[in-house]
Amino acid sequence: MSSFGFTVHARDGAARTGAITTPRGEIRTPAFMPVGTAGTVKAMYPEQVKALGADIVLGNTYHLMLRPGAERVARLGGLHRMMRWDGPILTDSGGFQVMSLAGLRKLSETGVVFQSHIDGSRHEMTPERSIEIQTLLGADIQMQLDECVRLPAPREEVEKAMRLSLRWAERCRTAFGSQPGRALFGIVQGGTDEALRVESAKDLVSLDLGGYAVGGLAVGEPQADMLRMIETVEPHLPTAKPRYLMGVGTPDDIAQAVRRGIDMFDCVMPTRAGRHGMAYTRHGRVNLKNARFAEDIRPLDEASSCAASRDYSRAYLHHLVRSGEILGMMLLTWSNLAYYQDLMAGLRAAIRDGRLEDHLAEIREGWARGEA
Ligand SMILES: CCCSCc1cc(N)cc2c(=O)[nH]c(N)nc12
Repeated sequence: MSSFGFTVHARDGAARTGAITTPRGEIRTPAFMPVGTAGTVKAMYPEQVKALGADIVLGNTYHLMLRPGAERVARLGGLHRMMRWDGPILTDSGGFQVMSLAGLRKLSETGVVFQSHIDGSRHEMTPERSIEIQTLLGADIQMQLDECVRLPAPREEVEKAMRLSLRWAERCRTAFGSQPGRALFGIVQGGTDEALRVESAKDLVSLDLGGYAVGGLAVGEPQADMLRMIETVEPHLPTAKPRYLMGVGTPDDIAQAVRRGIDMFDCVMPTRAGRHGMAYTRHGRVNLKNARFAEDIRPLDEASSCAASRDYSRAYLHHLVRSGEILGMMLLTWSNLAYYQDLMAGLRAAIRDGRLEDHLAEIREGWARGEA
């Protein structure tokens, strides 16, 4: 069983490119991690996700504990075997989804009691149960249970949640124990308060975890606030451990966060937008619902290595989206994930070659110029 590790291969300013090594393969960083909430990257075959260049996918403790159940997934051989994904999997701890999806929630020092949004059944999520579930699923990277506060919020509420998350991080570390080849990541909280962010980062780093996520962002705050919090936290995170910005983001969010030293990203945007007719391309966003595409024979991107982006006309995609055809969701999800992986590959190469600033100017010019 090889170990879990992280190596930085090159730097360009605060940006880094490198690789996370796991027994199930390496993760090239900066990395975008497609979200596979309920054990599937929606509308995609796992082989397609792998072929696009994704090294790792995400699963959700909250969804999988409710259906099909963590113990059942373990009896079925674990999440990797069930969904036929042989690369690394990161699972979120469930607290964020409980607070955003579940009914009748009661939060205490122990954990959170909640009602399933599926059938109303009662459940309790504690730091210990979250780690137990993530271990039953077989996750290679496990996230601490945390409390993420929606912004804007009163400082005392943010402070209380940040301190609770720190205590839960310690309990998660104890529950995680020793799992060779796997890592437990802490989650920095603190809203948009710089002092709280620094305290959270410093106390988490003292726990010597496998990596550090910046949470509590992409929850309604302006991009400038998000970037300011990254700049506040980054100097207090060890350079030799991966940094993961949770729930982020648009291509521009990702590019700006890579520039500030973030290594890992996840976001439902490319998959969710694809299901709703929106394409992300190097020319910016293209809304295929728009009637102006009804007879546009051009593909989304003739230079793309992805067949969905290169071989299908906008007119056909417009027709599929307007008709609510499943193939429309499939092709646009495929195309969007291909674009996101191409974006990450371009960022990695630019950092390696020491030309990140020029590359960022080029891609932002492409987005601004819009379609050819
Ligand atoms: C599969 C989804 C992973 S990211 C979900 C997420 C997204 C955002 N934006 C913030 C947080 C956070 O603060 N904590 C946790 N556990 N998760 C968060």
